[in-house]
Amino acid sequence: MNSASLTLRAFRLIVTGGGTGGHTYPALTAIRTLQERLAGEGRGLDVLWIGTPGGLEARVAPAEGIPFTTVATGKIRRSSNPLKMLSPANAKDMARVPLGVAQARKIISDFRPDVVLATGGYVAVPAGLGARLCKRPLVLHEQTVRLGLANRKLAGSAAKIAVSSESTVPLLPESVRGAAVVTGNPVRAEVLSGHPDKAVTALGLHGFDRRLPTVYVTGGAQGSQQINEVVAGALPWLLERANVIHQCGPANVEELRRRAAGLAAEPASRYHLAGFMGPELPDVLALADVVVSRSGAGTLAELTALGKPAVFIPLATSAGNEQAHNARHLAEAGAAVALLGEVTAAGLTEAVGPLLTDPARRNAMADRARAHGRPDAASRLVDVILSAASG
Ligand SMILES: CC(=O)N[C@H]1[C@@H](OP(=O)(O)OP(=O)(O)OC[C@H]2O[C@@H](n3ccc(=O)[nH]c3=O)[C@H](O)[C@@H]2O)O[C@H](CO)[C@@H](O)[C@@H]1O
Repeated sequence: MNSASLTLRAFRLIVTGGGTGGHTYPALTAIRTLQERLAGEGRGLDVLWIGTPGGLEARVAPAEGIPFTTVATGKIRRSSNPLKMLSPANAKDMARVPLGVAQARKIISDFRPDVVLATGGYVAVPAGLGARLCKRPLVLHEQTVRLGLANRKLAGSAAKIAVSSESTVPLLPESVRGAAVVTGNPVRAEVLSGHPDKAVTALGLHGFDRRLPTVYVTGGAQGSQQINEVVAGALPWLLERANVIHQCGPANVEELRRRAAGLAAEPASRYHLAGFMGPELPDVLALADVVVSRSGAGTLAELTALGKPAVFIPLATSAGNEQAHNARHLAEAGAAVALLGEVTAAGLTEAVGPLLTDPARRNAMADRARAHGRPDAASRLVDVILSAASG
């Protein structure tokens, strides 16, 4: 083989991770960015995604034309009570992991990837262990400050551990710290290039009053019962001052529509309910003046890259109270407002009110949020993938 054919050989990547958006979208963004980088060098990318049949990745990968396969995996139901962690359901699921490892090993040895990239979620464990058995370089990407369960299991086998924040490095076991590289959390390029008018057309927001600010409420892919409850309580107050787009989770649309049925026609025309935001998400974010949201790492990366004033209502049960930590971190920098503990409709209106009435305050918060954004995270993660392949 001469050197020209060597440089033109397609790069082979296996990606594994998913379950939620927080693990799925960084993987997707890494694939797209690597593909672009390689194309610029006249080189192709052969990629295969190992996921779970029920995770978001099972919809996202095929929709993007990315070859997709699944392996058996075990979901661990977390509990503060160690005895509950030993539940029959957990034991049964954990027994599936060895089968998943065997399946992943076969897939990886057949595919012969240059690198395996794991972005977290249950499926990353068998696939990451398969990479080690096949002696392929394993790159982990961690979105949150503390390593998630899957990445903790895999850290000792990783060639590189890409992390989203400097504050993660000292929290890593000393034995793996040398493998850490701070990249940030990749954000899909389209999320950063939305247009407000397109949101109005796509969602039919013709009753919105464009002289008023727009609030975008989001509870994550499944929606959040807690946020839905608080926003439903504050809705009449909010609609006197703003247009509201409320992403409430596919299963909750009917109930919230019933609850909003009592609104007068005029405020009701400034309220838009949606189960899930698909391709219109970037335009909705572009239209939003204030965001009310969970504080998952993916959403945070997006809102800071865009520079959006936000009121966070963290998921209290997130592992290690991670979402509360995320929200507090930005609030301390004046880059967001964090509502911790019990949240009421009155608490929400108190937090949102000053942002609705004072554009200068919104702008100042937006600037501080932007200072925490890392728009180059995808490119840095691609650097790590390429260096792991050559190392
Ligand atoms: C319950 C749970 O375990 N949450 C974790 C999960 O977050 P989870 O995946 O729930 O939330 P994230 O904020 O990380 O990501 C959500 C992603 O879905 C997108 N989106 C959301 C709603 C919608 O309608 N359309 C849409 O596209 C968002 O823009 C974002 O890209 O992984 C994150 C990253 O490891 C962690 O920080 C979270 O603590």
